[in-house]
Formats: sequence, structure tokens, C-alpha cells
Amino acid sequence: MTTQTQPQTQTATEKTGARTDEAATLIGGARERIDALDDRIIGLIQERMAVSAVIQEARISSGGRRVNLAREMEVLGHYRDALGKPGTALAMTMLELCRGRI
Ligand SMILES: C=C(O[C@@H]1C=C(C(=O)O)C=C[C@H]1O)C(=O)O
Repeated sequence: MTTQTQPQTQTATEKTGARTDEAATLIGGARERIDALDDRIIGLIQERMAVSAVIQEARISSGGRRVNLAREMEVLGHYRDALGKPGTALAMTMLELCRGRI
């Protein structure tokens, strides 16, 4: 005899961890907004990467270096002022995406 695994359908409450249908509905809607925001954030990061690459290529073509630490300090400060210490970590990851590892 062969055993078959049936596709499991999760209820909205199982998917969200909520204990009531009302909370599950609210969470489902809010998660859709988060997914849409994440898509926009990813698109903005990709746009930033492209602009950053233009700057880096222009500087390298002119005989300069890829990285400019003074400017990176300004970027880090901007994120730290807006978001606190985790903002610095976020900016460091973003800089790595934009100019690679140093
Ligand atoms: C984009 C630049 O080049 C590099 C990338 C940076 C960035 O992505 O923000 C910042 C400084 C440089 O290391 C720049 O100098 O502005």
C-alpha cells in the first residue's frame, strides 16, 4: 500500500497565529500592505545600487577609488539619526549592496 501526502490547507488563523477570525483578517490585510511596501523598498534599493554604480564608475574612470569613506560616514550618520543604532547596521548592509565588500 502506498501512502499519499495530502496538500495541507491552512486556515487564516493558522497562517497568521491569530486566535480570532477578526485578528486573522486584520493581519492578512496588513501583511499584504507589508509585502507591497517590501516590493517598493527592494525596487528603491535596486535603483540606489544603479545610481551608486554610476558614481563609482565615474570616479574610477577619472583615476579615483571606488570607495569614499567620508561620504559613507555621512550616509551612516543620516540613517543613524533617522533610525537609531539599527539604522547604522541597515546602512552598512545597503552600502555593501551598492559597492561590494571592503
Ligand atoms: C556612491 C558613492 O560611492 C561609494 C558608494 C556610496 C553609496 O552607495 O552611498 C558612498 C560612498 C562611496 O563609497 C559616492 O561617493 O557618493
